Amino acid sequence: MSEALKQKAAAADAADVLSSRRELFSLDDGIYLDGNSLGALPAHVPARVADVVQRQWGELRIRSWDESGWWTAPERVGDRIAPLVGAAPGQLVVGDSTSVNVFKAVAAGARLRPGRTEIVVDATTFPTDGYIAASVARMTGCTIVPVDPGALASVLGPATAVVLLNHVDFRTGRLHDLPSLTAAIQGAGAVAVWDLCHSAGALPVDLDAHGVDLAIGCTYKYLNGGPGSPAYIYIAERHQGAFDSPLPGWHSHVDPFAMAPDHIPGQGAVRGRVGTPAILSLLALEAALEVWDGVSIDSVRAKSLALSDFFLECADAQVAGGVRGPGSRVSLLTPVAHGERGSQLALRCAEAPAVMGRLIERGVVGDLRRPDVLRFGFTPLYTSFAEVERAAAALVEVLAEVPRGTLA
Ligand SMILES: Cc1ncc(COP(=O)(O)O)c(C=O)c1O
Ligand SMILES: Nc1c(O)cccc1C(=O)C[C@H](N)C(=O)O
Repeated sequence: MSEALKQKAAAADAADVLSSRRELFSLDDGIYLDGNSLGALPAHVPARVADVVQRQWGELRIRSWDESGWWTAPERVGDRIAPLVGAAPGQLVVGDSTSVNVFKAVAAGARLRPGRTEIVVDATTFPTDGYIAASVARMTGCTIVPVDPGALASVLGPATAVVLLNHVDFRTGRLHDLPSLTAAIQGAGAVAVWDLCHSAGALPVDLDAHGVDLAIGCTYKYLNGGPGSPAYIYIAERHQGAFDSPLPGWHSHVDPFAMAPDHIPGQGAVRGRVGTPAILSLLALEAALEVWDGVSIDSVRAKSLALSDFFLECADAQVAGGVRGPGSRVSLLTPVAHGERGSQLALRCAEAPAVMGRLIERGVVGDLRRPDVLRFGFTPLYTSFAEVERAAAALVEVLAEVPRGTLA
């Protein structure tokens, strides 16, 4: 790789306002470009989890529901995530998996539009969203309408109850236009549900400003909550009174310890709760979120775009034919335009399994989406420009090493 690119990386790292955040993470000499699947471990989290286990659970035991704030943790952690997705307090609650929250949002969204019979889902959705939406459709007698988000207007109509869209496509890294799509959905009288898994913590979402109805997202990618950390649901304040959860567990009851036979929902985001939360994971997430203190999401977005632009520049300079030119072994699936790109790059390559295997052997960890997509995620809190330069150089070397037609 050219000396000029190394110097450019060094200058960009020196000017990076987020560079000191990296020290907050437990990392090694490898280059980790998979934080869009599982974020890295913030270094202070193990000691905090040990305290939760040893003191809160081990010593305080049942008293911790009050004294350690376990009971209110779902709303408290939701309020901690809220500024990262542009939401005022009181609209996010954390608990359960992303899949379960997709179910809550789509089913409750359909209940907000009785008499309507169609649930629209983006055709390239992450599979779990599609599976769950299809199940809601079977339960409610609705029909699933798959759509390319670019053609959404063509399927919206008086029958549309709910539209479930991914803000950033998990495979290609394409960013969908949340403001205009939300407006179109609402113009048809339907409920807009956004999956923020690949955008929260990577770019501004501005849920309140764009009037989103419902949203869900995981916390183990850019939010670094750890494997299986609980997901969140956003219920816009104006919908909370009518939000009729399909999973009205006792933690969403107005008075859970009344142990009453009938479910009377509490007021506010608490309606998104179900049953006992996974406290250890929830509190690990709460600790992990401290790495965001004082960070502006605009600076994260600016660095994310700069990192991915720089990767393309380095790869283009070295890969025969570039990653955008005709005849190249790799082709870019991610749109180049900033307004259409999330925080990952996806490269199509016939030998992707072999290429990613060799990259991982060299300590450059991205991931493979079968059969032929190489994904590289850029996590501005802990990825440096120097790493991006080295990762692109490793890709160039590996492509030179792996003959065409190599499958693994
Ligand atoms: C867009 C999207 N939705 C949902 C999920 C996963 O859902 P769950 O956390 O329930 O496994 C993922 C990633 O695994 C995802 O990328
Ligand atoms: N959620 C995951 C899991 O349980 C195991 C392995 C990977 C994941 C992921 O998050 C994958 C990720 N959502 C993707 O975009 O492919």
